[in-house]
Amino acid sequence: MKILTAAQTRAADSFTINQQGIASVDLMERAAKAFTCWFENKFRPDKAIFVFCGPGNNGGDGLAVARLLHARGYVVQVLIVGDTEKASADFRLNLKALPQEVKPVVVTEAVATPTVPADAVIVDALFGTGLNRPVTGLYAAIIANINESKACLVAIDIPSDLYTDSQTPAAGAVVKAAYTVSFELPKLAFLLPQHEELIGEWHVVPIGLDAGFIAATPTSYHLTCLNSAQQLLKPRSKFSHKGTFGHALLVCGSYGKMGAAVLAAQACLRSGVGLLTLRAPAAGYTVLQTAVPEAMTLADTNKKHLSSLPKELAPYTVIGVGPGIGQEKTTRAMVGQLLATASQPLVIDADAINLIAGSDKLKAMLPKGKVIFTPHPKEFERLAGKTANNYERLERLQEFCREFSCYLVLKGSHSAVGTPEGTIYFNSTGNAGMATGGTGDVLTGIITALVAQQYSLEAACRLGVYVHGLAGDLAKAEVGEIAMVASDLIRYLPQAFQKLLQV
Ligand SMILES: NC(=O)C1=CN([C@@H]2O[C@H](COP(=O)(O)OP(=O)(O)OC[C@H]3O[C@@H](n4cnc5c(N)ncnc54)[C@H](O)[C@@H]3O)[C@@H](O)[C@H]2O)[C@@H](O)CC1
Ligand SMILES: [K+]
Repeated sequence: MKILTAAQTRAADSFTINQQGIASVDLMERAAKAFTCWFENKFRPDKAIFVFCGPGNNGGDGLAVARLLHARGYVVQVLIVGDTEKASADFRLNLKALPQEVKPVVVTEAVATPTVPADAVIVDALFGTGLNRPVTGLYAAIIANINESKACLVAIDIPSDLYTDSQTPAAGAVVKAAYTVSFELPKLAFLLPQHEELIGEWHVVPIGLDAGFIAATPTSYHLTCLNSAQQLLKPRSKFSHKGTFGHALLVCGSYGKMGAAVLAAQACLRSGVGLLTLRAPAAGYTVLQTAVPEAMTLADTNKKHLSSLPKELAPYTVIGVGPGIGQEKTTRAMVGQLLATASQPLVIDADAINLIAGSDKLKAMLPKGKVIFTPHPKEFERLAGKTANNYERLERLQEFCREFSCYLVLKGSHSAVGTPEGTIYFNSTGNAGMATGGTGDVLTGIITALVAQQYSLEAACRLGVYVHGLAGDLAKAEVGEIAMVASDLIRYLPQAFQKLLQV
């Protein structure tokens, strides 16, 4: 699914209006109907509804929603903030269309806003994508009032005063929505951790924007949804054998962190790899042979930390390195040896990222077009530098992937996959239960297995994060978010892959 800017969405709206021969107010009606349909499924008609409308088309949506909810038996109070003389044409049409029973109140000063009961619902239709400067004065005061209310807050399209595509100036006040219901496509702002408190739970409802126009509109940002993950997954051929699915080498573990190696190895095996060899310090030999009998283990001569690679690297289709390896000097030397000698794709995680981040010499040795990094935000910061906000971080991600011709999975809610071309694919699965030790090791195992099976590096990253999050979502249904541990994800990998195979 594409993510478009506010300007591109406006262009899609106009194109659709022309192409389908409808008036812009008809498209607004579609949007209002789609919102109302979502709303009816969420809130019963015994809830009092307060709709706050601004002067633009977002306010017009609010008026149309108020009319539709009134017709469905909700008690609706409309509050218009600002000067209706300056309102948009579609706003005015919808103001006229309000039934007499819904008497809108024009709010000219913040003190005049009614007290909204705690069990009511506020619909925020103050501003949408047309916001072009930080709000001040009356609007800022109204937003402060709305945010203080205990009522449930539902934003139409986007919480008022949040910028759609760029950093919202600190000076502005932003509505803190519990739910945001947007039209046709998600917005970039929804996918950024810094906006969690403002956006709440977001939903996208279709309004029939022209699919051809959207397909032809260029964008760097995409969201990987079930449909695209299903298309990425390759079913197995009847005549395949274990050689078809590659031989992965996982270089992992250190004394006290052998669990990371076990998790990565089990996840790799549960993600369809043909053969798996583990390279771990000697202290891990018995642990790994016992915990992961399906894998072969080649012990390092060093007891506690990795110090060297297996003699032959040629048999391996892909090498994953990092889970639990620590940052000993001998291990840094081993990572250098890997970068200098490996010709196959590399999946680089955890302390292998930290070791490379701390050494310009190692960075300079990174092979082009063959590396996948899987950092969490702190590791990314060490690797690519600090940034002031999530928008800057996305730019840095694009720059880094271009500079090193690499793929990078920036882990988090809506993990972002960066490609050497500067495209970013956000993920749509996963939950807060996955914020626990070891889930990153599981991801490394999954992505390594997919690369072993000849998925392109881009497909391995996108499918890997999707299936990892899906396993987390399936585990959540059984164990919840609080009690979830990384091995729960491995238990649910089979069901996650099965779900992707269902048409
Ligand atoms: N264009 C279309 O056909 C459709 C638009 N839709 C709705 O229309 C919205 C966009 O409408 P608009 O482009 O009219 O924009 P908005 O409704 O977001 O607001 C624009 C108005 O607010 C004023 N404004 C902007 N920033 C301000 C500030 N900081 N303080 C005070 N006033 C400010 C502008 O001068 C303009 O009058 C979308 O978010 C969506 O809700 C939907 O109805 C779907 C169809
Ligand atoms: K809004």
